[in-house]
Amino acid sequence: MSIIQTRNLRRRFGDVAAVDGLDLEVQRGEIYGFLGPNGAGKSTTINMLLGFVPPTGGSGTILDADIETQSLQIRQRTGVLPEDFGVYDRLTARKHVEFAVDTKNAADDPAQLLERVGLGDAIDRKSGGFSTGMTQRLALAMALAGEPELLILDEPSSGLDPNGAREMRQIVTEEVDRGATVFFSSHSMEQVEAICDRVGIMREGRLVAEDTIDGLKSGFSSPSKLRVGVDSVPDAVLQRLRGLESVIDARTDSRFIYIELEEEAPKAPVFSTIEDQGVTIGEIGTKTASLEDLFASITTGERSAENPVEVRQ
Ligand SMILES: Nc1ncnc2c1ncn2[C@@H]1O[C@H](COP(=O)(O)OP(=O)(O)OP(=O)(O)O)[C@@H](O)[C@H]1O
Repeated sequence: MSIIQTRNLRRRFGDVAAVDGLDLEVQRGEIYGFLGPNGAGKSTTINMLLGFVPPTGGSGTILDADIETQSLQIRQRTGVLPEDFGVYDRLTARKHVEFAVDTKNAADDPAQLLERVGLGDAIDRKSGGFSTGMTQRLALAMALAGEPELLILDEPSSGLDPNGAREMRQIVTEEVDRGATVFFSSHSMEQVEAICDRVGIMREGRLVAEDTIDGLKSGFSSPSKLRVGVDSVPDAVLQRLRGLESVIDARTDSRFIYIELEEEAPKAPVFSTIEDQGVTIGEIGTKTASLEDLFASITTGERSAENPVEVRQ
C-alpha cells in the first residue's frame, strides 16, 4: 500500500520551478531516502506533503488523505522533524514534548521519549540553551510522539555528532520495526547507505533517479580508479598513460600515480606503460564508485547519457 503518493506535483516560486512534475510512491514500511543537492526541491516537496506550501499543480496523498484539503488529518498521523525547527527558549524539553503528545491526543510519557533520544538528563532544562544537536534530538522526540504511522524527517542528522547520528539510525530502524514508514531527506550518504531501502534523487525539481542503493550502484557505469605507488615519475609517463585508449585521466603527486580507467578496462597495459618508463611499481590500490560518486554523477549530469538507472525526465 502506498503511504505517500504524488502525481505530477509542482510548485513554482516566481520564475523558479522548485518542484517540477514529481511522481513519488512510498510503500508502507519503507525507509525512503530523499536526496539532492542544495536547492533541488526536497524541502519544498516536504512542505507540500505537509500542507505548509500549496502546490501550483498536480496532486498528492499521504495515508490516503489529500495533501491540499486534509493536511490536519495528515499531520495528526505523521511525525515531523522540520528543517528549521525552532524551540520556545523559555520552555523546558519536557514541556515541548508534552505539547507534542497533547497535539497528537497521545499518552506517551515525555520522560521516556526524551530518554530515548538521549536527552533524559536535560528534561527540565530550558531549551533556549540547547546546542544544535540537542535541539535536533528534541525535535525527534516530538516527532515520535503518538507512534505515528509515518515519519517525515527533513535532514534528521544535521547537527548531530557521530553518536547522535548512530542513535538516530537506530531509532529509525526501531520505528520501522514497529510498523512505521520513514521518509527522510539527507545530505549524508553514509546515513542513507546505512538504513535506506530505496532512495530518490532530486535535481532541479525533478526525480532523476530512484532505486535501491544496490540497484543504483549496479546500474551505474562507473570508471575504476587506480592508485599506483611509484619510485619516480618520468616526464613522459603521464602523457603515455593518457594516450591509452581506456585511460580517462592520469595525475600524480610524485609518490603515487592516480589513474581513472574506463569501466572494466584491463589494467595490465597501465602497469606495463609505467614500467616501460623505468619506474618500479610499489603498492597498488583500487577504488570503485561510492554512493558519493554516484550522487555527484547523477546530480551534476555527468555521464548521465550512459547512466542506465531509472531516469525520469
Ligand atoms: N519561499 C520561497 N520563495 C522563493 N523561492 C523559494 C522558496 N522556497 C524555496 N525556494 C526555491 O526553490 C528551490 C528549491 O528549494 P528547496 O528549499 O526546496 O531545496 P532543497 O532541496 O530543500 O535544498 P537544501 O538541500 O539546500 O535544503 C530553490 O531554488 C529555492 O531558492
